[in-house]
Amino acid sequence: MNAPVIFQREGRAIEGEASASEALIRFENVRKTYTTHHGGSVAALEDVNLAIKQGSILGVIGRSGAGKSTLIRLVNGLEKPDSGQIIVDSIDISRLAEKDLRKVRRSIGMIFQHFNLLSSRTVFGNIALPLEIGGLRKSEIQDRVEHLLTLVGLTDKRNHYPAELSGGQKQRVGIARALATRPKVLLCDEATSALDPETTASILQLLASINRDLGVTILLITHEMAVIRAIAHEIAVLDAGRIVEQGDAYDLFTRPQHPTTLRFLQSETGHQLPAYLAERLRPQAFAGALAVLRVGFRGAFAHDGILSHLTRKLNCDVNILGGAIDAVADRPFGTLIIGLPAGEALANQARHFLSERGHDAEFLGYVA
Ligand SMILES: Nc1ncnc2c1ncn2[C@@H]1O[C@H](COP(=O)(O)OP(=O)(O)OP(=O)(O)O)[C@@H](O)[C@H]1O
Repeated sequence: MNAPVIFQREGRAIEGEASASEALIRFENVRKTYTTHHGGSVAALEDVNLAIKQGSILGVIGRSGAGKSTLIRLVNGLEKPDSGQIIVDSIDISRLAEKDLRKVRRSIGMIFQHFNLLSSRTVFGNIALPLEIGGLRKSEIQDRVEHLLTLVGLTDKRNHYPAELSGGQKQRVGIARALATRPKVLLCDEATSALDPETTASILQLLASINRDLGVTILLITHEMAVIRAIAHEIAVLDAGRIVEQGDAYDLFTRPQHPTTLRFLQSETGHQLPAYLAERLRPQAFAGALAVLRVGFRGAFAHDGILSHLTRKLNCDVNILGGAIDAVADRPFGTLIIGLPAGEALANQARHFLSERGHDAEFLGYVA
């Protein structure tokens, strides 16, 4: 079998590069298998190496069954690895006895797709629960819960029961409860997957502000690229139990390497050819054909007039056939599909011109 290809990116790569003092969470050569009811075994994670910097937001994306839940459950010791280490805040979680794990879990908060609130307790009661278990004085519990209610914008719902709340409000309660013990890490297990896009955006904004203002390190797993794009500083792509690509979020979005990453990105960034174009694309030139290029722009491209430069340089019209402009972590990037009334030689000249200026350009074929 071929060795797995891990696309480790230049610049702020996360594996190995975050020094031991910077990394709050580290996976070292982690392998996890499950034994099935029939006595077989399923490899959920293989050879996972990952470092999550203190104060950062790492998004792990993968399809169903890729191993995301297993990865997150290893961080708070709900699962034990077969081999390898999971170091959280300098402690090897995988070696701890249950009694010591309970202590460590107080520094690790977690939120869930289906919120996991106690239906018999009010909003206040749900948020107070971990503090009651921790044996805090009543007055301190009161103060902390009040503060958390303000933080998540639910002061007017303190006496409501979960059944009386919307999905977004329930997740706000979940977030407040997870933060009650003042954790260093917040684990988010598909935390917005049950919410509509608008509510998702508001929950992600809340998570971003918790990271920024409280310095809480966030590990978020999801199957949705839009979630990752909204808040992740760094991304790891998980495929069949292995991390196939990881690195800085902007680099990964604008220069994806692995086919799995590309598939996740296709609908996100205008990378995919519009259907009407894809159907008509031909590999060979023909009379009246346009040579089609896909151009990836990074940075403040909107202002630099690159396409008019290209028109002047090649002395031909540049047709915009498709594409999208977007941003990751407030840095703009975009993909444009352009058509040039030219043969492959001129298309290659255009490619050269664009790549000299730091833009990725790929020749795709010809359309009428
Ligand atoms: N308790 C278990 N017993 C046996 N196999 C398991 C168990 N939990 C997970 N698996 C298997 O391990 C693999 C990884 O599962 P995991 O739940 O971590 O993936 P996931 O990416 O979170 O998937 P999803 O998005 O569907 O939740 C899958 O093949 C799954 O069937």
